[in-house]
Amino acid sequence: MLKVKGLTKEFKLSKKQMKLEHTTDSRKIAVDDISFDVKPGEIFGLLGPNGAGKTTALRCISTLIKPNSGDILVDGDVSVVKEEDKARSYLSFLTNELKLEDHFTPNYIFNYFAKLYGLNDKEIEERKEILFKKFGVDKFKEVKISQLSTGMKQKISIAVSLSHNPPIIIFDEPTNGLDILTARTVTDYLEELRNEGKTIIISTHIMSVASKLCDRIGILIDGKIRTIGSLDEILKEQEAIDLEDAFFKIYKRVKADEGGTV
Ligand SMILES: Nc1ncnc2c1ncn2[C@@H]1O[C@H](COP(=O)(O)OP(=O)(O)OP(=O)(O)O)[C@@H](O)[C@H]1O
Repeated sequence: MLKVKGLTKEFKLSKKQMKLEHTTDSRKIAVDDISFDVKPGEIFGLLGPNGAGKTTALRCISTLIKPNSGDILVDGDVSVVKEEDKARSYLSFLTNELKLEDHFTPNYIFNYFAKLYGLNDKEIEERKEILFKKFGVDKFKEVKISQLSTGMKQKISIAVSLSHNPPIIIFDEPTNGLDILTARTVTDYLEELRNEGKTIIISTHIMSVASKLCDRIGILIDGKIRTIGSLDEILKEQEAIDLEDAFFKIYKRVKADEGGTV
């Protein structure tokens, strides 16, 4: 179980960033008091447009950055903010942007990271066999990263991030930049992990990914969660025909409340 409580993250903008964002305010509230729970055996999706605060929220949850206020609890009462080392053993943060060193092999990289996660040699070999088989890395395990395709590198990143078999999986934009076959391998695997009882949070801006993959969805716009529910609940609440329709209804309302136009 993962509990996000009143999470807020603010950035201080440089003069250059203020100019780029066309603002005179040096404070940017990227995530604004968000709360939600994710249960074991559930995929929760944070759905939002570019700049909504999805990556910032996921980075706070995975201990990579500290929130200004709020907390995240894992396994009942382990605080991500106060006990980050302990919390880390429950979490895996996946991103397709993990940079793998060109001159190493998948085998070497997997062993290296799995050791850092505290696995012994036997555990490393067992996990590697399962994950390399799952992602089709087997045939390439002694080939240098520089010679592998983008899709294969992404699959290796995922295998490496899951080496310690954590109960909570956090995945920033799981299908971004992936070809259709690799994307399918990844979403199928997330479903398999859900069925094994893992607690999974993903971020996405792709409506079809949220609709098909997520058991519950939180719609994030300008740092705030505007609604949370299953697809059916959101469609009913918004009287919408599909998630895109529901999203635009919510988005227009948010912008109208701010006095702007869409
Ligand atoms: N380190 C930072 N310094 C200043 N502002 C930041 C920083 N990181 C993010 N932001 C700003 O916070 C807001 C939320 O960014 P974030 O990357 O979390 O959004 P996102 O929903 O993940 O969007 P995308 O899909 O484009 O990655 C944006 O306005 C972004 O410019």
